[in-house]
Amino acid sequence: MKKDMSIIGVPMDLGQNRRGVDMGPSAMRYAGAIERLQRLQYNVSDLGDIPINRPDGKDDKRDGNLRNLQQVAEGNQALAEMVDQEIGKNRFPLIFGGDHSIAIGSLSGIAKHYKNLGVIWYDAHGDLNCGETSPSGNIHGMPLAVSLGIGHEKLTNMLHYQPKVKPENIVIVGARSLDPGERELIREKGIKVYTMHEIDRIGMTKVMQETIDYLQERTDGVHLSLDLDGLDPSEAPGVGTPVLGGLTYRESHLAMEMLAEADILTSAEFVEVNPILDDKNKTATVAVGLMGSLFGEKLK
Ligand SMILES: NC(=[NH2+])NCCC[C@H](N)C(=O)O
Ligand SMILES: [Mn+2]
Ligand SMILES: [Mn+2]
Repeated sequence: MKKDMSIIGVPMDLGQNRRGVDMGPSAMRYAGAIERLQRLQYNVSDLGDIPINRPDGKDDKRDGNLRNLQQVAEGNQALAEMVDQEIGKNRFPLIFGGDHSIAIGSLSGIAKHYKNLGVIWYDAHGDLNCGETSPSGNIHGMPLAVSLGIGHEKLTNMLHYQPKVKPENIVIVGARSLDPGERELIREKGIKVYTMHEIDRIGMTKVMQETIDYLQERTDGVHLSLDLDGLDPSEAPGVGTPVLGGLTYRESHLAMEMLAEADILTSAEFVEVNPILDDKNKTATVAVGLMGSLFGEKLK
């Protein structure tokens, strides 16, 4: 993995309706993220946080069932530009959320640099909704669809190109809560999904080995988008949309270690850490531990 790394915080909480997830970047820094990566010999530069404008209070699903569309689009635009610039300097972007809507900006900035970007979506959810299919109007349930070019054009056309990602270059891991419209899209586009059912059946080792082999043969870069709600809420309670029956701490570390060993990642983000809903910063601490494994910590 690239040894020059840029950390970008995105204190975004407007893609959903539980306050507190905007403090995710601080919580992960407080849990020692920067020091941990520096100890692993990364040359880390912490670029601080992207400014997020507050909504005008009227909100607001004015724009086709998309809550806070304007501010979510603006924040993501700034993030996209920053990510694009850091990759241009040949640095590995590591992004701290914020709710999962920030993947719209990350992927816009990243995918410009790859013909065939692969994406690992580690999540309880598919985040494949659009205004028409979303049960909530929350944009954090939409970023993966947006990256495929599905959704409001203020989001899909960020940095003036689309789609960002091809459906066959996506692997979803940990899914256990998919809305009807999302299931349909998965079927229609043939997106590869490992639900908890498959993970229980074949085990995390095989799931990650298949994921790595699959992406290695078809992509020229891989982004990891890790939503902490992919883990079980007993181990990662500080998330806004917890779903029972999730991935364990151990399975998650195994997944990170296998990714480190395969050395296929070119960017990553950790999202949905909400310290207000957490238990003594446990979820941010878990996130930072996972970063340790992902970036090469070993016991021997
Ligand atoms: N990034 C997340 N936590 N997404 C949760 C999305 C939940 C639900 N599918 C929705 O569209 O509202
Ligand atoms: Mn989720
Ligand atoms: Mn998500």
